[in-house]
Amino acid sequence: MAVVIDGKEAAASVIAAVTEAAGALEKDAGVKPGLAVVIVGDDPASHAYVNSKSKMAKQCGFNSIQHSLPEDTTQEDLEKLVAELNADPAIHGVLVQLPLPKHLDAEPVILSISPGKDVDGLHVVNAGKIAAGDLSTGLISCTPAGAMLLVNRIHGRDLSGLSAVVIGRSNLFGKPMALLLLAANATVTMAHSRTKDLASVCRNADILVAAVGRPQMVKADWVKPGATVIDVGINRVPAPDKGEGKTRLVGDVAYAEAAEVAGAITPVPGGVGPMTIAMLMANTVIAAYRAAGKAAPRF
Ligand SMILES: Nc1nc2c(c(=O)[nH]1)N[C@@H](CN(C=O)c1ccc(C(=O)N[C@@H](CCC(=O)O)C(=O)O)cc1)CN2
Repeated sequence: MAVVIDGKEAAASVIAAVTEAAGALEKDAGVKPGLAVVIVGDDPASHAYVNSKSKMAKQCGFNSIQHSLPEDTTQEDLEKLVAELNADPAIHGVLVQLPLPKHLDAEPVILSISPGKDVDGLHVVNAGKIAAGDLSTGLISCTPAGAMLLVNRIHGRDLSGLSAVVIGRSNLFGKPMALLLLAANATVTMAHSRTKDLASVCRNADILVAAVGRPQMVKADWVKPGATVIDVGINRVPAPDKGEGKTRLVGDVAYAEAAEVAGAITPVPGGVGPMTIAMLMANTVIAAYRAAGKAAPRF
């Protein structure tokens, strides 16, 4: 049976370190990290994530601000709000919750965030720094940064000699994750929906990372015995056993059967998910240290 990689516990230790770093910055430089979270529309899941972010920011000792905009917000108004937050010296991190309502284009909104305040790490300047192998002067996208910390818990920081397969090629996760694994010296393959014989590609992986958005797609016979499996999927599926209309959360990996083969595996829930919010707090405190002209902590 695989070791279960506990994302809640890992996230709690990041949050403890962030809280300590925030306290030290306020004491030494009189700067309280400030996080502004912007949400547009009424999507209940997005509101739940944003509320968790605002609550966690307060818990870390940050100045936490939430802007909830109506569904019919225009592109211009959203970008105007981002410009105001960019100019506000009390705000060190700006985040726009995704997805946006269909009439809005996320890309120009992300590009309108100052790269130094882009605590989601999605601006092309921050993405480009990772691509160039610079992991120390930009801000790294939260979910891949969190997934890497979980990989490091099993394998350490140097992945020399290990093969890694990332299934999924999104800008939000797959591409930055592959680059982080490469920067740690893993031999990386990016697989996706057009990959031929995906199962056999995955079976070569010492580290298998699934981010496909398809419930339980990765089966036990896709997993190399002893491999580390990182499941980034968050899929809500019907759970008739819990009652009519009830749902449960599952990942992109068929967890119970994959855990019989893997050496280590992240659960869903309680794996990569909690790391996303912890790394957002880490990026905010890093941005605040840099704005104060101080050397930023590493997490
Ligand atoms: N601007 C952004 N938008 C979105 C991001 C993001 O990183 N930046 N990621 C996702 C949603 N998300 C954060 O925003 C997020 C998703 C899931 C979790 C999490 O902790 N999941 C739990 C389960 C929660 C549940 O019960 O529903 C887990 O996996 O254990 C945190 C954050 C899309 N949008």
